[in-house]
Amino acid sequence: MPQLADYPVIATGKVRSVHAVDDELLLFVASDRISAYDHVLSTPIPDKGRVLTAMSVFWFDKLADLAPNHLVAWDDPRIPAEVRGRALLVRRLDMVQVECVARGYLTGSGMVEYRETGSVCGVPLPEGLVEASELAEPIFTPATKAELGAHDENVSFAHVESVVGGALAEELRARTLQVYSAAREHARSRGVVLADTKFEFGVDRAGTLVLADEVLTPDSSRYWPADSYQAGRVQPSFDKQYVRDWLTSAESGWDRKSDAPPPALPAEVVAATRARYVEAYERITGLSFADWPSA
Ligand SMILES: C[C@H](c1ccccc1)n1cc(-c2ncnc(N)c2C#N)cn1
Repeated sequence: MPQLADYPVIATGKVRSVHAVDDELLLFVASDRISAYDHVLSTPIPDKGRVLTAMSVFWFDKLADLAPNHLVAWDDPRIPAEVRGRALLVRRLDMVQVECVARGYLTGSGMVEYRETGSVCGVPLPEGLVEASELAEPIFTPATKAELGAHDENVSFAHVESVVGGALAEELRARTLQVYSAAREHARSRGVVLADTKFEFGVDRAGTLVLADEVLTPDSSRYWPADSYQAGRVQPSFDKQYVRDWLTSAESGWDRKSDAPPPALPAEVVAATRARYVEAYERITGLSFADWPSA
């Protein structure tokens, strides 16, 4: 049985990494680390990596007719036992260097840009929109990947065309909006608002556009509880609100405006957050997390 150390790291992020298995295959690994307020917290959330991996697998399968994806296997002898359930065997692609974001609601960096310019990524929006307003149609708001730790930078469609060419830019936009719309409809039927999401695509040797990375996880998307949705205020995050509320409460003793790293999370916040990840998975998929493989 292989060890994770046998597979050289080819990319690392705040909470995930990609390792080389052979010329054709990579291992995409999700950790139990959680980030909040642009800090990776010192306290892991048990099973977060497994829940997010299980969610990607669900969505890859559900959306396979709309978009080919890079998934090869999630339970395979080439996957080291130590990461079983939170690692995916995927095929190596030529990654497109554009963060493909779809937004059905106005929040985050989109809201900041709208307040300043009345548009997002050069897409003009109606006047009078407020925090968390639902958009009449979802919009493609691409970004260029920032260095580790910095925020991605929103760019225009024309910029994407200049980077990848007109045809591929159009295909990225069309596929991003199509997959987001299908996922959003399914999530809404399960009582969850999929406000926005970020896709990463690659191109295979046949020149086919392939959905890569993680897809439609709470780390790559904003999920809000539908029953508390109300435009005009910042919505509670389905999965991270307990962490955010504790970190900004007097009890944590932390000042998020300081450079101090956030304190460790209390056990009850960890347990409640783990439960929210499992709840998100079970509500979205209708499956039991207990059936998902583990180390
Ligand atoms: C941006 C992302 C990343 C992930 C995790 C941590 C830091 C960066 N990444 C994806 C690949 C990649 N390369 C070739 N083929 C693929 N199928 C994939 C995937 N997924 C390399 N890096």
